[in-house]
Amino acid sequence: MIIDKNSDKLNKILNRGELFDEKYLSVVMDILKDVRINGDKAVKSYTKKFDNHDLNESYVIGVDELKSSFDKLESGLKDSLIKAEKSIRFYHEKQMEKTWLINGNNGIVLGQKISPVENVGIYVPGGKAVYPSSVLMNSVPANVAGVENIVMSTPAAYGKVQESVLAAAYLGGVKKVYKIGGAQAVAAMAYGTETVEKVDKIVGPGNIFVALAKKLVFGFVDIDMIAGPSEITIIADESANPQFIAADMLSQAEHDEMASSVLITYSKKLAESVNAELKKQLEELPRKDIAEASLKDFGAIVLVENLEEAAEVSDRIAPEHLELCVANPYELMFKVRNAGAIFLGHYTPEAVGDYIAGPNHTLPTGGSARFFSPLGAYDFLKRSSIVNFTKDALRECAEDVMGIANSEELTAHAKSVKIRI
Ligand SMILES: NC(=O)c1ccc[n+]([C@@H]2O[C@H](COP(=O)([O-])OP(=O)(O)OC[C@H]3O[C@@H](n4cnc5c(N)ncnc54)[C@H](O)[C@@H]3O)[C@@H](O)[C@H]2O)c1
Ligand SMILES: N[C@H](CO)Cc1c[nH]c[nH+]1
Ligand SMILES: [Zn+2]
Repeated sequence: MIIDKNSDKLNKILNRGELFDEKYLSVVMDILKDVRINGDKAVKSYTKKFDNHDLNESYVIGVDELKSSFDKLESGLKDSLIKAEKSIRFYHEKQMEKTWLINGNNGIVLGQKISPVENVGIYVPGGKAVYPSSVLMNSVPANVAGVENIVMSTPAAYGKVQESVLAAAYLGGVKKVYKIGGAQAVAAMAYGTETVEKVDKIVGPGNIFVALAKKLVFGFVDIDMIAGPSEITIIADESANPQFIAADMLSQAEHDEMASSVLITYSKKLAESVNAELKKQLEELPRKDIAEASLKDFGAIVLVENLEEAAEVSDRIAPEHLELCVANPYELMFKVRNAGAIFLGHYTPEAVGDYIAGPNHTLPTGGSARFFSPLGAYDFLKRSSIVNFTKDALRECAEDVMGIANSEELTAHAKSVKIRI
């Protein structure tokens, strides 16, 4: 596990996105094409193959059933989901954009009108774990933005979706849940089938099949980002607690064999303690097999010279989650650029961000935090430019418009101005 910044293992972690693309892209392309051509028939056959159930008329769950799941949910979990919903809503309300107009005294009004996307499909993963938290993280911001129609797709292993997932969907204002998962669910929401309605935008995290499917349907529909297998990078100095760090690395490793967990430190002593602690904590983990496979392929403890170098290596990884377990995290925060979410200090485990802190846990992976941002209310908003000229204002700029139009040999453009002044 302990490597230096030039090792092949780090290169493998850095190129993880491309590695996955090469391996799975053609499988996903085939699924998308099949669903596009054959609709429900293809969706049914992939559901049978991957999730082991026959889709029948009950594969669309309506609001009444969502409400009854919410009503039935045991009170402890229900209260926690209600609390989580509140803090996610509070945080995302701060992200709302407003329509603005500038009334110039030259007879020109300019502005930007904000409207919510009308139909949104949220993908909620459900292959290796159950994610009521992801339901809230995706539906609440859409709800805050004023999306009219929020539908959801989630896999139902052996035909059953967990009550907590359906209850969270009710809390987040979801109108309809389709019991389908993977690339076939993304394809169904992007192209539409006899049963699944075509949406305008697909958001939400998922495994490599889901992430690649979203990438490929972009253009037919909008997507939020590539939010694939989970990742954590931790920068730590000698003030850090090795037990905390190992626990946080395992918290992401347990998601998926393709998840990645990296510690970067200049302290050899800390590196060795974390390595020993990882082995120990791994033994106690119910999801040991998944976490062990993930650490083997995409886990590392990288030794560097100092915190500046740690920030450089972290920026190359551009992790989904970055923890700064150092004595002065605020100083280090300004030295890093690329990370989906940054967690500061020794008492901010990434897991608080997964569930309750408020910011979104749907975050860019595979190095795409170089250019993508967390899912936010802004992802569900569109902007339209607003322009209003008076006759005098038009006269004022007529020569410029006509000159440029004529230079482009677009004389009808020029005429549309000339006939008005
Ligand atoms: N980046 C984020 O914001 C974020 C948030 C939450 C979870 N995650 C990640 O989401 C993922 C969840 O994965 P999951 O597997 O639990 O659920 P999932 O719902 O994403 O995937 C399950 C689906 O994958 C498809 N599938 C499985 N094997 C296949 C194969 N061989 N060929 C084609 N399709 C296949 C099936 O259709 C199945 O329904 C994890 O990687 C986790 O780390 C990421
Ligand atoms: N860590 C995941 C994002 O990579 C989100 C999540 C949901 N539940 C637990 N974790
Ligand atoms: Zn997690």
